[in-house]
Amino acid sequence: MTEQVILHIDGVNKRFGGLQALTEVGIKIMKGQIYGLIGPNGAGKTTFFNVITGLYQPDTGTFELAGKPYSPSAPHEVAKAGIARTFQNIRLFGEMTALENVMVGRHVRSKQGVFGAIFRHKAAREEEASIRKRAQELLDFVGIGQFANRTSKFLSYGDQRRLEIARALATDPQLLALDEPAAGMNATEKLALRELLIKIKEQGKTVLLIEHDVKMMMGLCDRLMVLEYGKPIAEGLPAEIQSNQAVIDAYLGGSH
Ligand SMILES: Nc1ncnc2c1ncn2[C@@H]1O[C@H](COP(=O)(O)OP(=O)(O)OP(=O)(O)O)[C@@H](O)[C@H]1O
Repeated sequence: MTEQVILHIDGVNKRFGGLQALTEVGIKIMKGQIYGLIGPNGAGKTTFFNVITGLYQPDTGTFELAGKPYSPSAPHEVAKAGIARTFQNIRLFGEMTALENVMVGRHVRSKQGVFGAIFRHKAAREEEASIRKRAQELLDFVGIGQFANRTSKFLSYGDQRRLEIARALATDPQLLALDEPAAGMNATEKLALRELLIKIKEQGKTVLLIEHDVKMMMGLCDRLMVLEYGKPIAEGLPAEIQSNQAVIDAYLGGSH
């Protein structure tokens, strides 16, 4: 079986005024991989993530998802192309229930969109029922099915993070991009998150994540890229990254 390239990005440069935040950054992620992006504070991880997902405009770069060029010109273009993302800070609709939050993600994907579903035509009602069913399945999948009708702001922190992942999965993305999903989690929540990410991978999904917990990343990722001062300094298997002198120096440098 030949491996399929899901995300292929080349030659990204990004400048903020006088600061060269990214220099010739590229990435290649194969289908079914959990791919990690690590590096010291200020290395450019979030900037690269924001470029990939259409939040920041790059100065240069080529972008392909599952073999097709995509435009990173706006977040909705990237979502349409098939990348779903979460953010460092939780961005749920706090007053909506868990189920409704996931249904929003599903509506975005559906042919009729949110507005189509608002019109109470028979087809729309049937679609609504199927969206509801799929949303419940996703909540079950991420392990919070029992909280479907709970207002999302009343969920625990770890469960809100899970809900965000369920909502991102609702769009059936080619790539799930998670920005520090374990931030603020305790050890038990981190362990549960790790299990969930492995379950997502087992379903054939492809995941890109930024995470500060390097130990967790080494045990979880198939491959990793390390950024320092906006440049890739290493790329490879966890064992290769762990023994790479440039990476060790970057983390021990402490000046970042
Ligand atoms: N919108 C912006 N305007 C100006 N400078 C920015 C902007 N966003 C990021 N930067 C700068 O770009 C550099 C890279 O920042 P970035 O947040 O991408 O790093 P990071 O690796 O994600 O860091 P952290 O691990 O601390 O989240 C930093 O010097 C930062 O100050």
